[in-house]
Amino acid sequence: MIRKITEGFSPKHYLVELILGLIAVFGFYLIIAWSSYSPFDSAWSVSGYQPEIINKAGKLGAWVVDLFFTFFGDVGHLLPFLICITPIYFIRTKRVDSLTWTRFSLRMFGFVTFMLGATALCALLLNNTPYHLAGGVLGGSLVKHLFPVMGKFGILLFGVALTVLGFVFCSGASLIRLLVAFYNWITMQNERPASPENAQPNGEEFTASTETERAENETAISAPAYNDSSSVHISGLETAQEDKTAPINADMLEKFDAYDLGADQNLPHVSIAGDDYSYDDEAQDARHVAEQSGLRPAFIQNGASNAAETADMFASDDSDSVHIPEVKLMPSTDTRQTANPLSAAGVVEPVEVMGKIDKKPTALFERIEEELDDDAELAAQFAQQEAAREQARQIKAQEMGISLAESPTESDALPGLRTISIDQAIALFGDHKAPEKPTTDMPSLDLLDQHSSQTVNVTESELRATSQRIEQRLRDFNVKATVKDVLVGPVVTRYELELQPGVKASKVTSIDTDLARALTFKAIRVAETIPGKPYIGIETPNAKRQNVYLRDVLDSETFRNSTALLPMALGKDISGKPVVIDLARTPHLLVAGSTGSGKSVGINTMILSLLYRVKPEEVKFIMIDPKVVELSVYNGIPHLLTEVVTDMKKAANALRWCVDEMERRYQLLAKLRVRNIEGFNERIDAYRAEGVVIPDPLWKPSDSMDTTPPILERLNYIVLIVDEFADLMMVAGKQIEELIARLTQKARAVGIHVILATQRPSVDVITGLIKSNIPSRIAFTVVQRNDSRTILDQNGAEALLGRGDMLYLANGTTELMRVHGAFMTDDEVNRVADDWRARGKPNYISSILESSEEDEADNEEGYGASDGDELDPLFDKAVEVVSSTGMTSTSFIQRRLKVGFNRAANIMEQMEQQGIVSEMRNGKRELLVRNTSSDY
Ligand SMILES: Nc1ncnc2c1ncn2[C@@H]1O[C@H](COP(=O)(O)OP(=O)(O)OP(=O)(O)O)[C@@H](O)[C@H]1O
Repeated sequence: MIRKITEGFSPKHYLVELILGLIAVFGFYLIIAWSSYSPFDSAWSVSGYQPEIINKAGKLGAWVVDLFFTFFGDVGHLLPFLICITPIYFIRTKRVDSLTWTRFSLRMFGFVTFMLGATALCALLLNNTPYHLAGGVLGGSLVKHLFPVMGKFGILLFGVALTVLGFVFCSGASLIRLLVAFYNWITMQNERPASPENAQPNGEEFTASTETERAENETAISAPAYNDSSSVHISGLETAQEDKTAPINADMLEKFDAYDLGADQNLPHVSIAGDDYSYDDEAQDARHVAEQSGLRPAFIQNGASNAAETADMFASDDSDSVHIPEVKLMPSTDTRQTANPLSAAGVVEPVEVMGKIDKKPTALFERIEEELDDDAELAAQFAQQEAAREQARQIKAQEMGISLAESPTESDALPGLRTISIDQAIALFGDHKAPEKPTTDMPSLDLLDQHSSQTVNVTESELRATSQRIEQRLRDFNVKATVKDVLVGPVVTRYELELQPGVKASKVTSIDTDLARALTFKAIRVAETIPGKPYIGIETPNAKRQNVYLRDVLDSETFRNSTALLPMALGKDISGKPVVIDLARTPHLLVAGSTGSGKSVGINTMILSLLYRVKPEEVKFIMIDPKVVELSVYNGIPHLLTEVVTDMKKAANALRWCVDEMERRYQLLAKLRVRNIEGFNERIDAYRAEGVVIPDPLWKPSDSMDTTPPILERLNYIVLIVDEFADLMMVAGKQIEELIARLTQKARAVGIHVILATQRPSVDVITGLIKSNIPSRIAFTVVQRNDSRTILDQNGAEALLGRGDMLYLANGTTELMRVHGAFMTDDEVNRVADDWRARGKPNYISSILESSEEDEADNEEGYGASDGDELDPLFDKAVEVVSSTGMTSTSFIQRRLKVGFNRAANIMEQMEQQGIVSEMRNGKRELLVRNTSSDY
């Protein structure tokens, strides 16, 4: 975990930087003194005869430099430079943050060792005169004392060893790494063509090309120059704190205060307990269950402080016993949880489960015996609590108008227990009673859980090491590339590499699995292009992924300031920026991914973001959910045109209704001579502004009991969501495909948008026809490359990490955007749906789910389903109609022959089999013969 932001603003940080700055200035002063040094000046070891000081730095400068030369001889020349440069290096590389007393002492020790070795070597190897000791007093004394013992050769070896060791300790550089870097530099240098471009230092080359982008959102950290990677720019390390959208809550402030800079300098690896469930799903589940029941283990509330308790738990003390931390189960402080009937009634007393297990068995038994003695007391307490609970239930039941006594049928199977109806059970123990009518215009973000921000658990040196490993492994595969930028995101880190001229990006893509194995990553994804940069990207999973929460995304500037008509938040991109798309422009979306990859959570994210921005008068939903449990939570919200459809036969009717509605809307547009829904609504508004209204021009007296036509109103948008449309395809294959094709081809202009999701990314479900009409697609993780190609027409989804990790292909582009989907719990979805339910009731249109009269007639006649080889009795007539008019659409036949859609579609299929019309291409069929009716 990196705490750079908080450290960066601490007083200690400023103080250390100030001191280092002063030292650097002093070093600069000494450089001036060194450059104008004259042996004729009076100083520490000499007294000059001339009164005037020659040295530009005055008497002090002359004195200090002389001191250096006297004590350290020729090595003294280095000191002014070291004193000036070292602090600058520490400030620039932000190493101040990791400077502790231990590190400082270690480095000073290294420095002293280095000086000892270097002065000894100088004294031994360079010329000494009576007026000038090449190793100064220090080196001279060392050689003088050691010479009788070790001889010249011994001192030489000893001096070299001290110098090298001292350098390593002092600089913190790894000797082996330096050698490897040197080797790499030599080999790369040789293979690099001597172009003027390459002659430039890497850092400059990169800075020039991407300066503007980086200025916008990256915090570049200049690196120590140890190899080519020195020009690597790392950004995103401070994402968590930088994220202005991340809410700050009391918990965070507490942690911020409690954070001890001194103790935590070494980039602590402690994460906030319960924040990250990626590696602790069980704990998450346990917490969830506890929260559900209104009880919350104390350790969840205590967060990080519990780490210490946990450590204590496993450490045995003097008394040779293991302390189990006291765990209290207490009612949640979360006000929402008090909706629980028991806690609402105040019945749940804090139950303490405490224990101290002695390692010695006898002690344990003694404790058990003692506790058994207390049994009677416990039983009494339990009975008391039961009575209190029962009372609470009665109160609750009374409040909700349920009579528990009305249905006290004692269960035969479980004597002593009563059977109550499912509604009563839900009402009695349901988490949420119907909320009161909200006063705000739109749902509040407080309905969504707030989460403290998480931090990136990776250090700069780890990133540099991985960069080097990537370069090295690529070189093993004969790919010469240099890491230029590193972008640390919430879930993955992207290493952006510059390929040597002539190396194809596809070469890296083709070895991605081998590379992942060689680098020991679960999977890596190669982005062959990075918009705006001449690099390729290698995306590796972070050791610890952060969760992207829906509330954070909806609370972001991007979402709040979005001018989209139908804004849908997806999650955050690779650098942690919120991603919001406009369904009105998308205009239809295909979502696919293997089971458990996060599709349903993704669909819920889209629906919730719409529910946070659009009113029922503006947007209506039709939801089709073969899985029954995924979308039924939205039943009863005022945005629904019909209850969530779970029966696939009715779902086909709903699709047909959408097509009819589309046609009706087109006719309306034509009557008003406008081209799209925006134009239509503007026109209606303009009429209203003029104080006039117009009657519905499509109304027929037979349409309703009214004698006058209804007033033409603004059209609302309709979003059709199908979660698992493979099931729909199974019921009525071709016809569904055709209906979807028609909708996706034309419905955009009349404000009908389709979101199709499936967990079967195979070509028989995501057919060419469907794909060609839905250019915007989202792929969650899939099992194999083929599936990825089926969804996106390119590889990549097979290398995703699951749990909401997705690739988004926007309409009209070929570039994939990696997005980490936002997450929300079922409870959150329930709360938002409840909120809307409390605001108003839906006006269900019953005809949406009904089959048309013709269809029913067809079904009765037996034409609903495919009739095998037998031609439809109306087949000849249909051929005549088609060949004489040249019109080959199913709805045309439906209208002309006055048959239901199913039957018309069957006839069309029969005509295709007979070679009269072509198969459907891009939603159209071609007429293959003309005026052939007589043949049939
Ligand atoms: N954005 C996310 N962040 C974190 N975890 C997620 C995210 N999305 C999904 N998950 C995790 O993955 C699990 C499966 O998600 P989900 O039910 O949406 O998958 P699915 O693709 O719809 O599966 P299925 O097709 O079987 O219904 C969730 O229970 C959740 O734990």
